[in-house]
Amino acid sequence: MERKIYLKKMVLDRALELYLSRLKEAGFFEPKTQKVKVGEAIDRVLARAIFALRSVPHYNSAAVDGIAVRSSDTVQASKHAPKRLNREQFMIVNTGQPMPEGFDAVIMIEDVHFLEDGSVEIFEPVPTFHNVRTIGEDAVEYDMLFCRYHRLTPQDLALLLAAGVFEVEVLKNLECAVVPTGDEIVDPSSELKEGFIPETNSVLVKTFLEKLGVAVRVLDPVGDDPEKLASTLQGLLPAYDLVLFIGGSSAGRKDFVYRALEKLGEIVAHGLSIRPGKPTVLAIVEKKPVIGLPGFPASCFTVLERVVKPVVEAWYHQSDSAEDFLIAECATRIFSSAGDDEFVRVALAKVKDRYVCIPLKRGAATISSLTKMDGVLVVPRGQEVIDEGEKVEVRLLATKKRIDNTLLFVGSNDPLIDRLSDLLIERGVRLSVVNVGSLGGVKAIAKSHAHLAGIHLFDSESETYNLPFLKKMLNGFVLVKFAKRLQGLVVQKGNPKSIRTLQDLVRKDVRFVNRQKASGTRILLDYYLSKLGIEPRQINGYENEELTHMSVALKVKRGLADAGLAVAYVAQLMDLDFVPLCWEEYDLLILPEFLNDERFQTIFDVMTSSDFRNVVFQCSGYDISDLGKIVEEDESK
Ligand SMILES: Nc1nc2c(c(=O)[nH]1)N[C@H]1C(S)=C(S)[C@@H](COP(=O)(O)OP(=O)(O)OC[C@H]3O[C@@H](n4cnc5c(N)ncnc54)[C@H](O)[C@@H]3O)O[C@H]1N2
Ligand code: MOO
Repeated sequence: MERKIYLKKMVLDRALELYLSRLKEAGFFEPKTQKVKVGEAIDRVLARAIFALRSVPHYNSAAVDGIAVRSSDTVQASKHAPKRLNREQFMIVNTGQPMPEGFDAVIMIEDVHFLEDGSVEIFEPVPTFHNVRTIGEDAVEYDMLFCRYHRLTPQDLALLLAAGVFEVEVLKNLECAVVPTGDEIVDPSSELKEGFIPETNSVLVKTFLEKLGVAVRVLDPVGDDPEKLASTLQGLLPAYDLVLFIGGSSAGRKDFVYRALEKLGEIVAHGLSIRPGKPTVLAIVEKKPVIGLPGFPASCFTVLERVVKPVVEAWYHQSDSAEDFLIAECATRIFSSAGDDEFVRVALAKVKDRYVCIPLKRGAATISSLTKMDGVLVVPRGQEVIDEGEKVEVRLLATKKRIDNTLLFVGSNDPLIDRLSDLLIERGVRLSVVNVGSLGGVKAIAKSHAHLAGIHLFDSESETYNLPFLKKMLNGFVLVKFAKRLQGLVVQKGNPKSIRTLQDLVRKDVRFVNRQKASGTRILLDYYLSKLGIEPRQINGYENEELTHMSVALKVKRGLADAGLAVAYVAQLMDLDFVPLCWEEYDLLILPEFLNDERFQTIFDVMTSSDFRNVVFQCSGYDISDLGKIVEEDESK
C-alpha cells in the first residue's frame, strides 16, 4: 500500500527566510504610510527621518534661580576675598527666564550674599554660560532627530513637540484578520457538549499581535468547508494586510485550510520541522501573507512567536527585538524526536548561584504550560536527548528579576501549597510549583535542582513516612513538618454503591481509578492491598492511571469511575462522598543551604501565620498540629 505523504516539513530558519524573501519580492514590505498627530504617535514607527523645525531651547535661559552676571566681572572672586557687584552688575533671574541682554552667566541664589545697600557679594569666579541653557542646547533647528523606522517612545514625543514637530509620517499599522476554523469550535461561554472545543486561540492571537502594534479583527469561526474558507479569504484580502487561519492546517480529512490556500495562491511551506507547530501553512495570496496556524494552543503560540512575529517585525522594519537568554542546568532528562527542533517550555529559578530549569507539560494542547513558563529551550533537530544536569541555553519570557525572585517548589503537589503561594506573593516571594512526584522531589533536592519539595513517601516496613526514604537517599537533610492529610476513597455523592472498605474494590460492579506508579498515593494503595491479600488484577480499573488527586476525583464526579484513592479535600471541593482510610504525612524537604535564606524565613512566617491557618481550617482532612517543626539530620553526625 502506498504510504500517504502527510506534509513536507521544512526547517524553520529556511522556511522563514524563504517566506520573508518571497513576501519582499511581492512588494509586501514596501512602506505604506500615514500622517498622525504627535500626541497620538506613541509606539508608531517613523516612515522617514525627522528634523527639528526649531531649536530647543529657542533662547538662552537661566538654568537656576539666582543672579545673572557677566562672567568677566567675577574673575577675582574668592572665599577669602569676596567680589562685590553693584546693582548694574547683576540682575535677579528665575529658572527658565530669558537671560537679560548683556549677561552671560548665572550664580545660584544660595551662593550670593545680599548686602543692605543693594549690592551683592560673590565667592567664586564663573565661566561664560555657567548655569545658562544656551539656544539649541538640546537640538538645533535642522538637526536630524530620528532616523526612519525609529519606534517612538514617550520621551521622543516630548522632544518632537519641543522641536516644533506636531505631525509625523509613520508606517501604517499592520491590519490583520484572524479566522478560527473547525466545526467543533464554539464560543467559550456557551454550554460545552462533548466533542466541542471552546474557542480560546483567537484571544491569544489577537492580544499577542496587538502588543506588537497590529490592529486585529477576529471573525466568527468558520466550519470545515473548503468553499466557505476560500470565500472568506477572498472577502478579507482587499481590506487586510495579513490573514491568519487557526486550525485545520494539517493534512487530515477535515483540514481544509491548506487546500483553500493552495487553490488561491502560492504555498511557500506546508509543515515545519518544529515541535510544537509542525502543521503550519505559509502562503502568499494576492501578494499578502496568509498563514495557517495549528489549532493546538502551544503549537499556535510557538508559530506566533517564531513565524508571525518576524513577519510583523519585517513590516515595521524592526529587526532587533530583544531576546534575552540565560544558561541553566536542566533538572530532568528530556527526550525529543531527532527530526524536529523542539521548543520546550520551562520553569526557571536561581538555586545555589546557578539557574535551573524544569520542563513543564510538553503536550501541544496545554495552555497551562504557556501560562506557567518562564522561558523556552530548544532541543535542536539531530539531538534526541538533553541529560539531567546538562547546561542549556534558555530564551527568557520572564524578567531576570522575577526569575531571581522565584523559589522552585517540586515534588508532589498539594492544594494547600497553591494557597500558600498565593499568600507569599503578598510578601514578595514567588513560588513556582512543578509536579514531579515525591521521589522526583527528593532527587531534585539531592541535586540542588529546587529550593523545596513536597513529599509523602510511605515506608511499608516501618509504616512511617518520609524519614526512612530520606535517610537512604540523602546525606543529611532538612525536613519541615507540614500537614497530615486524610487519605481515603472518593466515591459518588450519597455513596450509591455502598463502598465502605478497600475490599469493596474487588466487587464486579465497582470501577476504580488509580494514581500513576511511584506516586505516594499509589504506594500507599499497593501497601494496603498486599496487606489485605488483594491482587491488583482483581480490581476493575486498577490500570486506569491519573496524575493528580483532582483528576481522580473528577473521574468519579463525571461517573467514569466509582471510587479512587485521594485526599479528603478534593472530595469536599467536588462535593463527593469520602470513606477515610488513613492519615498520611505530607512534609517539606528543604535544600539545606536554603534554611538560612531570608526567603525561607518568609515562607516559614507565612506558613505559621493566622492567615494560612484560616485557609487550612476551611479545607477538610488536614491536621497541621506539627506544622513548622524542623527535623534536621546532619551528615557529619
Ligand atoms: N495523522 C496525524 N495527525 C496529526 C498530526 C500528524 O502528524 N499526523 N499532527 C498533529 C499536530 S502536531 C498538530 S499541532 C495538530 C494540529 O492540526 P491542525 O492545525 O489541523 O488543527 P486542528 O486539527 O484543527 O486542531 C487541533 C486541536 O486544536 C483545537 N483548536 C482548533 N482551533 C482552536 C481554537 N481557535 N481555539 C481552541 N482550540 C482550537 C481543535 O479543536 C483540536 O482539538 O494536528 C495533529 N494531528
Ligand atoms: O506540531 Mo504539533 O504542534 O507538535 O503538536
